[in-house]
Amino acid sequence: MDKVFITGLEVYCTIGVYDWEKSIRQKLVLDLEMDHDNRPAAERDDIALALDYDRLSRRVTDLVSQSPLELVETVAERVACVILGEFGVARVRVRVAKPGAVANAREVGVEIVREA
Ligand SMILES: Nc1nc2c(c(=O)[nH]1)N=C([C@H](O)[C@@H](O)CO)CN2
Repeated sequence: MDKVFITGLEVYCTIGVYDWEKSIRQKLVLDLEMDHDNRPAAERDDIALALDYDRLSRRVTDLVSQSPLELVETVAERVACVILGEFGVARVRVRVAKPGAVANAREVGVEIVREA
């Protein structure tokens, strides 16, 4: 299956389980990979037939930046739910990384795969 992907999408949000995290904004980095048949868009050279990674990036950024949450797991599930539900995607991989959250680790986080 063809893919459309977005890597390194940086979103600032209120995220974390500790009290000190609830009054600040921290960076999450999202990698997204969606199943999509890219042939119709390529054949007609038509954005209307493509899975628009710009529109999708803006929707995900709005979603994540607006709701304070505790767990990166919740972020991943909500992002997957929106991509499946609003963009007609059958299968999505969502990776959410929280850089610098653990001393001596570059990134920590979760990755999920969800299907419609
Ligand atoms: N599986 C998870 N473990 C932890 C999370 C999380 O979201 N998922 N979050 C934290 C804290 O918020 C941490 O990131 C603060 O540095 C700890 N463990």
